[in-house]
Amino acid sequence: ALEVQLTPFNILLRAVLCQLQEKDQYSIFAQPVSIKEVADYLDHIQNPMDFSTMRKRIDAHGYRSLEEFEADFDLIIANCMTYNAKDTFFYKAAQRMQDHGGAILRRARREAERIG
Ligand SMILES: CC(=O)c1c[nH]c2ccccc12
Repeated sequence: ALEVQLTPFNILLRAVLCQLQEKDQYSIFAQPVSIKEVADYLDHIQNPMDFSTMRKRIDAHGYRSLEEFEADFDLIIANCMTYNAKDTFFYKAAQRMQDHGGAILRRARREAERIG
């Protein structure tokens, strides 16, 4: 069933995820990297992560803190910078996402403190 209990914290995480995905204009981080398309991906990346996986964990109340949420966001960035060479479109997109995400998450931390 689609009932997702909307706690203030849950609403905050969904809003932050939306803000982060707005900065992913080519939806590079929206879905898991396709193992069909990228056969050697799991040889290099032990813990794949993407925004759709984070969304499922939010809806399952799987984040107990903003720090846990941030750890998955950082994983998305780190995986991309590990698998892709520095001069690639993907690596550069991860750098920009890291910059944008930093500002978005700083604001979210203050909001999380406010709602307690
Ligand atoms: C986020 C990421 O690394 C990728 C997202 N789509 C891809 C396609 C081929 C190789 C890497 C990727």
